[in-house]
Amino acid sequence: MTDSMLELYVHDGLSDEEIDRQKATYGPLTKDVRELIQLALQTRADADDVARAREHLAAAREILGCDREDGPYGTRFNDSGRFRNWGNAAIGLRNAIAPIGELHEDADGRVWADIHLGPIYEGPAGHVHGGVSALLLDQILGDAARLSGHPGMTGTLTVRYRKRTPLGAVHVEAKLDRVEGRKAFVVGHVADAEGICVEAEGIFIAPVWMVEQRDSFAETPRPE
Ligand SMILES: CCCCCCCCCCCCCCCC(=O)SCCNC(=O)CCNC(=O)[C@H](O)C(C)(C)COP(=O)(O)OP(=O)(O)OC[C@H]1O[C@@H](n2cnc3c(N)ncnc32)[C@H](O)[C@@H]1OP(=O)(O)O
Repeated sequence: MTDSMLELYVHDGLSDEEIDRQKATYGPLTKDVRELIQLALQTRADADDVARAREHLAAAREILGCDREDGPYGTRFNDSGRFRNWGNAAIGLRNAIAPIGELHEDADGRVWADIHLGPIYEGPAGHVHGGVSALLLDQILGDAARLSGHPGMTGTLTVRYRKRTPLGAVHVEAKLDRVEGRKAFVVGHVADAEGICVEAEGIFIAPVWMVEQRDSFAETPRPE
């Protein structure tokens, strides 16, 4: 398990220019697909128009599928340390269902993101699915651990839903609390305009292979 996971951490040697080119090419595609996912939920088009749209989608699938990779994207690095986990379900640049866009880091180590959760993230009517809140927290707490120099896998994530989270604008933030050996303890929350909706504590544990990888980097890798 550990070895097969490590195989998905690939130093692929792409130039910075090539990474920028890929971002410019695939980022807008992801945005279009994200809008399409919401339209699949919200459209009132009649059966004929839906059939017509599906023909266009079939044509798009044919074009996009003619040259493709198999399997997960994994995590890729280049020589200048640029770090791409573009398939990540919470934040991946090429993942149309990933809700987190830009991640911010303050000088005091607080990591945060402002996110718009549209209707595709619904759980209770008009409100955010609890699993989506846990997804956001798992990611942002993990990022706070990683950006403070203590990357790890989620060992335990404790989530407390204090009040319902309305769909729409939410703020997610996290901060490293303390480190004990290979374990980083991180706290954070999801808030709406009225205050905290969901709070969490996470224990992120660096497996031995990750400690070895981490120590091979001069600086903490920054995802993009
Ligand atoms: C450049 C380098 C890489 C950079 C790049 C980084 C990428 C960073 C990921 C980014 C992406 C984020 C994405 C979101 C985060 C996921 O979604 S991660 C996915 C969900 N999590 C998992 O799948 C983890 C599955 N579990 C495991 O792999 C292993 O059980 C763990 C958690 C790594 C621990 O394994 P282990 O290292 O063998 O642990 P072990 O030696 O038994 O115990 C070590 C210590 O941890 C404690 N412990 C063990 N398990 C647990 C637990 N589940 N809960 C609490 N404590 C525990 C032990 O009691 C022990 O404590 P001490 O005795 O030292 O006080």
